[in-house]
Amino acid sequence: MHRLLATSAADIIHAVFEQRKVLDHSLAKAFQANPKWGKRDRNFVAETVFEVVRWRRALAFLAQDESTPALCAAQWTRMGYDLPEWWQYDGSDAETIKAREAELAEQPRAVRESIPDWLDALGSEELGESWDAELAALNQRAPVYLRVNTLKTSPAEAIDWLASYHIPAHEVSELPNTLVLNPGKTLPKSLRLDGRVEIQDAGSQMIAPLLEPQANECIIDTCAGAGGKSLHLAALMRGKGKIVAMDIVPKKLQELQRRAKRARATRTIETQLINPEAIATYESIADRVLIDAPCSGLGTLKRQPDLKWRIKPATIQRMRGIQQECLQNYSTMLKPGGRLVYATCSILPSENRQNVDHFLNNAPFKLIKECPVSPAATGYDGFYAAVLEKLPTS
Ligand SMILES: C[S@@+](CC[C@H](N)C(=O)[O-])C[C@H]1O[C@@H](n2cnc3c(N)ncnc32)[C@H](O)[C@@H]1O
Repeated sequence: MHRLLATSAADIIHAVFEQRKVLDHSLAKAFQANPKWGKRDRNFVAETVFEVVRWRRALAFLAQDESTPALCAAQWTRMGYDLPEWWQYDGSDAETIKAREAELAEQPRAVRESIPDWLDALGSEELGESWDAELAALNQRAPVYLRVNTLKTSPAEAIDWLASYHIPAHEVSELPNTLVLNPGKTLPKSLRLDGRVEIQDAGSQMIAPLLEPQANECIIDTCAGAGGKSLHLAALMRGKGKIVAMDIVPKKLQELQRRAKRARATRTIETQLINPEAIATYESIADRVLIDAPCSGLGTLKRQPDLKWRIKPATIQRMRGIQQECLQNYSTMLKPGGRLVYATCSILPSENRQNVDHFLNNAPFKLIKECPVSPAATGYDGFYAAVLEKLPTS
């Protein structure tokens, strides 16, 4: 074990826990600042950081100490390393850490599965018995899924192209145009910027097809962000028709434009800052509307385990308010008879079905179907989508 790598990993973890830094960004910054780190070095730092953040409470139990150096010691013991003598920390020695694994299995779920007590209670209250399995699934490491951009290539060609860079990729049998990389494999930046494939979780790839977009229609993606689903819609429409990608954050729309260019989707996708004037301009215009609402993100904990330590009950409460406003305000852009898809990357019914029920009580829509994506059942990130139809005006 290299001292510099061990210290760098601990510094990132400390920043995530103490300064509420975002894990992904902090790791990317460290990689950028240390271009000489090889693949193995990066893997060591990334695995240490991700697993310590994911298993914070379980590791604290094993090490009998909550400090970052002790958590790292417990994680490295789990990874099979001998703890170097220069690694100073309070808490149990390696033998005790190993011995306490058996006792860990007897601890309450919030400790075993490493989650704040309030969040464990909320999950249990909202999901009942299925929370156990969902939480366990959300603690698994996530492979990288790719969406093949059919505006530029086919799954077979994309597999060959990736293979020429020594990146084996396999088709996901249940989803068209979806590839998965081998565990631990990532996509280098140069390939990410090519536009032939997009990194997109398999669960996320299940949302755009629910709109059943047809060529030459007008589709409004109201919370488009940097465009993961707008780009998917453009591919499903084979580049024919119009997608108006809206968001409240201009920077995200600028990134969406760059991605659309790489994906050969600029003729289909136009961007528009969402505000009352835009909503009025598009009133009853769209054939289909997607509301991929801002949410707690609890379905994506395997990719961003830091979220569970950052998020607060008040944030989830605030999200529910925003979600209801999005449904109320953005559904007005849909034509009568048109299709609305409301989606989140949360598995909490209070961000999902409860919002839909609240909306249905106040607006002329009917529920066609729901599509919950369970991490436990699929191994994908957790998502939820409801497909609604706007009733014709009488
Ligand atoms: C779940 S993310 C969207 C992800 C995106 N659709 C994709 O597939 O990559 C939610 C987005 O909603 C945006 N947002 C937050 N509040 C909003 C609001 N009131 N109206 C519209 N968009 C909002 C955020 O900026 C964020 O980009």
